[in-house]
Amino acid sequence: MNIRINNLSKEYAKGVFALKNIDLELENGVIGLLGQNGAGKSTLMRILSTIMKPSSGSVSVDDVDILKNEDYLKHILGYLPQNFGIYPNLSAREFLEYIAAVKGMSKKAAKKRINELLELLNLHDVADSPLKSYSGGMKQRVGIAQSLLNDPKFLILDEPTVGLDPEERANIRNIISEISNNRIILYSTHIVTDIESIADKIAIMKKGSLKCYDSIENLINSVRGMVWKETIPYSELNTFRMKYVVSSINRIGDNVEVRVISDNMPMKYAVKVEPRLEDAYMYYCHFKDRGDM
Ligand SMILES: Nc1ncnc2c1ncn2[C@@H]1O[C@H](COP(=O)(O)OP(=O)(O)OP(=O)(O)O)[C@@H](O)[C@H]1O
Repeated sequence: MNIRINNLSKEYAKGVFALKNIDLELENGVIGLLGQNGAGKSTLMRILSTIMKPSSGSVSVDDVDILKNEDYLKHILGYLPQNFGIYPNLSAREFLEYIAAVKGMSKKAAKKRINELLELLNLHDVADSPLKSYSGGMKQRVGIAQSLLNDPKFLILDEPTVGLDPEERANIRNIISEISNNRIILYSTHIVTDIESIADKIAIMKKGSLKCYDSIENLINSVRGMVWKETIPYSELNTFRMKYVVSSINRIGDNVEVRVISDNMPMKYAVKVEPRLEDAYMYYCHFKDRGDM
């Protein structure tokens, strides 16, 4: 399957663009959509799920214009929105039966699929308990289960790990990895570690624009030679941050070890280090502000 996004823009109010001329081509695999708050990720996902109309541009799935043929998309789409609401008094099984009915699935097909999903998402033991007794991670897994009811070829997950502890985040990562064959999964997050081990490609958005779209390897290579490590007194950190793009810090007593993104040696004793995806993310989110290298 192939999804083509052409010149997509969304203007919420006059001159206020949440998306600006986005061009993106998605193919089977996990695509990590990274961007800070307000970058436009949810707006893009809402448009791709046809909940919202763009101001201009087009989206086609295998050459079918889905903005004009919403029914075509309905059969192949699974969507976990950011603020996914559940019914607290229903059990996971009842909730999934309800969503399956709304999606028009037959009772027999729904029953079989729900059992498969409860197993896959490790919810089998609690399937008949009310959702209000679930942890945040369990609720998110129910959200993922509802998005998978129709075995979608295109799955949109909008920040599925927000507010979850590291163990649940890892849980969800493993599940996504397991279901990633033969479908497009567009996974938005602002946490690099959530997607670096599972994404085939990464798109980085900033203020409504697409800053880059490439494999993790190519993104890391694109900042090779620009990542430095330096130890400075902790008291100088704020001044240092004003001057340089700091990708991470590690406090050691009164000092702090900083990772810096810079095309020149930032300080006399800085040493070049192997780049990581997080460095590339910082580069595309921040460094490009200063005169788009
Ligand atoms: N309904 C709306 N009306 C007006 N402006 C909006 C609306 N929804 C979003 N925006 C604005 O559009 C921009 C993009 O928002 P969006 O929610 O798409 O970003 P995001 O990357 O998903 O961020 P977050 O991670 O915080 O959800 C932001 O500046 C936001 O304030």
